[in-house]
Amino acid sequence: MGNKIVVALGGNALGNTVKEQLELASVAAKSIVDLMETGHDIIVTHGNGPQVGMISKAMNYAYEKNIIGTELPMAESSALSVGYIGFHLQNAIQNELRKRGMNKGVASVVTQVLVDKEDGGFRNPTKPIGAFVAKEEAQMLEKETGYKFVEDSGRGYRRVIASPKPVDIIELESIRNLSDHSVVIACGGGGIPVIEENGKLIGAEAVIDKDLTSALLARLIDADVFIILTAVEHVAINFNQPNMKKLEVITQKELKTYVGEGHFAAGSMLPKVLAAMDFTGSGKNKKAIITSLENSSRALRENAGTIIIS
Ligand SMILES: Nc1ncnc2c1ncn2[C@@H]1O[C@H](COP(=O)(O)OP(=O)(O)O)[C@@H](O)[C@H]1O
Ligand SMILES: NC(=O)OP(=O)(O)O
Repeated sequence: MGNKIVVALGGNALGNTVKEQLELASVAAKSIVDLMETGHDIIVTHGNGPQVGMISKAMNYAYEKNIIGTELPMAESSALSVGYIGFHLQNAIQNELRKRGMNKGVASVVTQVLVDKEDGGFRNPTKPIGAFVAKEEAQMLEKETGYKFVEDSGRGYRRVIASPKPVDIIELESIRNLSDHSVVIACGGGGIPVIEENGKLIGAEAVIDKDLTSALLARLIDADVFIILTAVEHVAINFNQPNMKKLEVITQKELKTYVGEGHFAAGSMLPKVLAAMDFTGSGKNKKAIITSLENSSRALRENAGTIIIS
């Protein structure tokens, strides 16, 4: 039983096709095994925005065209995405371990995450999922499907759906026990959202932000380090502006000021920054890192990327 690191992989950092995802999973696997070699127990979490959007769109199209006989609710779409991504990560990490002559188990835990059925997120969709489309296509799709679209960080328009906050991780003890012996992939897609009704857990029509769930997991499991891997090496203020400035080592308090000034986009960088602050605020000597997939083990060894300290 060692000290624990929770590593969160962005859904967008895993590409858009099977081939891209396999290749990027093998890049992630190298970083994950490098991190293992620092002597920590590793728990990998991951996003599913592009993947759950693709699955939901394909299944609903197939249902409308009578190709399949059932609609697929969002909780079940998330479950499919988690199996798809979990398989690629297990496969890539296991192959990387074998290449280095290391022997360790790698296992995925399909994770249910409790949300509050009264959470305001159910009434105000904010979570971008699926592919990026041009404005005209977004307007057409809004009319055709009734989905809501928003602009996402200068990269195009995406469908948005409800994203309530994570309250509790149902499989927490299983994840904790498994992580003493194996690399664990858990809380995929932010976990499958479930609400509680009359003592029963029921899948909800939402996608939870994986950065917020990962921070909750890192807190509950008492991790030392929480690493969020995404497509950019640094968090920036004045993002995409001529006066953009990369953030390096920064205290939680300084970061809070920048949050107040509106430097981080909702649905993309803001949840990562809030998740990092949530974790570093949970105890002394907690460190959160936001950086790119390629940079992760360097970030831990050399303070590269954006490092948030208590
Ligand atoms: N202030 C900022 N600093 C850096 N990146 C930002 C900022 N605001 C928005 N972004 C965008 O947020 C993206 C990361 O969010 P997203 O793609 O949703 O994450 P994920 O990797 O979890 O899928 C970056 O690639 C960048 O385009
Ligand atoms: N569920 C989730 O937060 O996915 P992304 O990381 O892909 O946005």
